[in-house]
Amino acid sequence: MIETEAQARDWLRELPDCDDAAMLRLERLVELLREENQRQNLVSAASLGEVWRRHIVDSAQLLAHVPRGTSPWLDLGTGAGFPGLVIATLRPDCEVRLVESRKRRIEWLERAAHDLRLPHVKVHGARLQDVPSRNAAIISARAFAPLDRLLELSARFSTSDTIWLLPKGRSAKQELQMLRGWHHTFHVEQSLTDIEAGVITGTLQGSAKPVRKGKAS
Ligand SMILES: C[S@@+](CC[C@H](N)C(=O)[O-])C[C@H]1O[C@@H](n2cnc3c(N)ncnc32)[C@H](O)[C@@H]1O
Repeated sequence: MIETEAQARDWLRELPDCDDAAMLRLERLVELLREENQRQNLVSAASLGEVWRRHIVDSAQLLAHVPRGTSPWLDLGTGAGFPGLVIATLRPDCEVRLVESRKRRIEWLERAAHDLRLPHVKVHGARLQDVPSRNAAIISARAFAPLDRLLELSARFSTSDTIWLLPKGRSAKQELQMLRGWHHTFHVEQSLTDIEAGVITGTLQGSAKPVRKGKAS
């Protein structure tokens, strides 16, 4: 379990995806986030004190479940940049599509991707409900919507091969147990950043019920 900022940075340096250039990009992302957080409330001030563990590693740990070269990656409700911007920072050749509906957060994501020189990042500045369907190889979402609602909103971007990566914090097991009406291979992986948290991962084979339209949150 990663408990300190020093452990978080050491863990990142051991990642196959984290060469010197990637580490510099991550340092820059953290610097930009600290600056932007003074202008808008992207993450809590308390979590900024543990930004490497709480946000960077919490995002980067998802890469362990995705073979290199898998693309495109769709991140839903990216907000401050997690996990999508961290993924793009560590795998700059991967096409990463970030979906975010709030104007100031869209502008932040566009500015950060430009500053970090990540040409394969595409920011979809819109409600997810209004984003045109296109198959994704990976779908991630952290703190976006309850699992059932999340699937209703985003199953249309998934094929039976799409890898879903859903950091769900301490509710992971319960949300998965409560899930009804979907054919899937989901299971919960232990989070590296919180002993009580989990990441729901697996594939979605389809729905056994009609899919509703509506708001994410
Ligand atoms: C709680 S924040 C989480 C942000 C980020 N994923 C993280 O873990 O730090 C949820 C984000 O989803 C965005 N959001 C909510 N509903 C959305 C929708 N229907 N379409 C696109 N973005 C949405 C919000 O604007 C917000 O930035």
